[in-house]
Amino acid sequence: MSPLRSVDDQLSRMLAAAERVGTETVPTSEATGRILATDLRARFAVPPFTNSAMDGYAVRAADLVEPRTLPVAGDAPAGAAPVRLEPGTALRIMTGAPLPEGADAVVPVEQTDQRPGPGPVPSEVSFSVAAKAGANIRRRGEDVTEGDLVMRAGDRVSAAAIGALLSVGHAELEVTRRLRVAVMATGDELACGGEALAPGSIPDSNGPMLAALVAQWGAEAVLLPASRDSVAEFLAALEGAGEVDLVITTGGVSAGAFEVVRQALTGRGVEFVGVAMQPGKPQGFGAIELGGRRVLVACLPGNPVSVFVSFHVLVRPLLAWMSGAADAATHGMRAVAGHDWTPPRGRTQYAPAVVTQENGRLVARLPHELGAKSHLIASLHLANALVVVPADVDAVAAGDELEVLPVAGFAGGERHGMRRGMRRGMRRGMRRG
Ligand SMILES: Nc1nc2c(c(=O)[nH]1)N[C@H]1C(S)=C(S)[C@@H](COP(=O)(O)OP(=O)(O)OC[C@H]3O[C@@H](n4cnc5c(N)ncnc54)[C@H](O)[C@@H]3O)O[C@H]1N2
Ligand code: MOO
Repeated sequence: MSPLRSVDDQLSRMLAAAERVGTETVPTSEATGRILATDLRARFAVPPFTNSAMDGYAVRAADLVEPRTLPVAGDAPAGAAPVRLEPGTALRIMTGAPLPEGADAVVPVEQTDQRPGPGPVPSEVSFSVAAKAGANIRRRGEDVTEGDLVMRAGDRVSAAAIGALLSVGHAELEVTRRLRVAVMATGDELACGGEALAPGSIPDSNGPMLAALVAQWGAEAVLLPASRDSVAEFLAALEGAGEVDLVITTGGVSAGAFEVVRQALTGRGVEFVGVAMQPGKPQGFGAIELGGRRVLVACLPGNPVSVFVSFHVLVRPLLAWMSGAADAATHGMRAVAGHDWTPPRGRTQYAPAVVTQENGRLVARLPHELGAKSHLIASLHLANALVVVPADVDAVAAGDELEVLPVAGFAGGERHGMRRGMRRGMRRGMRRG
């Protein structure tokens, strides 16, 4: 048996075979998930003008060194150029309205004798407090000023980024072209769509799960119908992928007598190797000719947890590289093991784990008491990270510090949705091997 190839080696070969895609311009409002092709600096300051943080009255602090009554000269409306505040007077002002020239403080309406809410402007207002210069004022440019770097090439456009970029004056963005990725599951045992299971058949969870992962990481997913374990059917189904940048298959790559993907693609530009990772050991990768184009193919194993882990460890960095994204899987976050477990020898373990914040540190626990087994798909959704156990570690003990790769948002504090029995198992310390 040939020795296993390291994850780093496999990944660098994959990246070396891939090309970066080109760029295009899209409206910022439609750019969720896209990757910026350029650094972006603020064209507008935020806030663009000094304005009131409260509904209330604009004053000069010097006129209100102690509670008193001031005449109200009118309104300082939102959406108009700043008006002027004459000494010894107040102006009624709304949140976001430009601060009147000469004013240096805003007193909230609750600290006056006026009722909050709609109503005519009063002729005078009695303040129950003194004013402090600068109080309740949002200064022009206190978030960013013109020319400040707001985002970098390679950043992924989040919902918050859309807000930020529009606020600083970028209504259009140059982003990298969205990748198109075809996904195909394989196997005679696969059933679709919740139908009753015939003897020996299982639902196809890999295909739709992979398509969702692809979409979650910003690419367009093309979910092809699952192929049966026939080389001719598989090759014909591949032709249906159309113009894609990458095809991901699952299943049919290991050592069985019927390994459709391995049989169909060996000798056609795809290399099948054992990678020193658990789960996800059998892997195929290469480039094939499809519809007259060179298309990359990543052939993941069939076990569902292996698919999820292979996606995060190998495919996600590949997609990130091709689309110019800076947020590949590797991450310097660390957590302590919440219990003991036994990782495999000689392979880096990427164990799906539930990572929570407890007493100021991150604690990682495996969501199922059987450990990081590659068929435990029904518990996988509980995991928000992969815990990385180096290949030379024989035993993980509670309290050991390990690297974690986030795969979803961390649930702060409370352990949402964890299996009931697991909570008890965790309290017992879960000594298992
Ligand atoms: N003699 C050996 N046997 C196996 C080895 C090995 O080295 N020597 N490696 C094991 C490892 S590790 C893995 S991972 C699997 C990979 O197997 P394949 O990629 O060939 O996948 P299949 O045999 O087709 O399926 C494996 C497993 O996954 C289930 N599966 C497949 N497709 C789907 C799907 N779309 N949705 C849900 N579940 C799916 C399938 O029913 C099998 O249970 O090989 C080990 N064996
Ligand atoms: O590598 Mo397999 O994915 O361990 O089960």
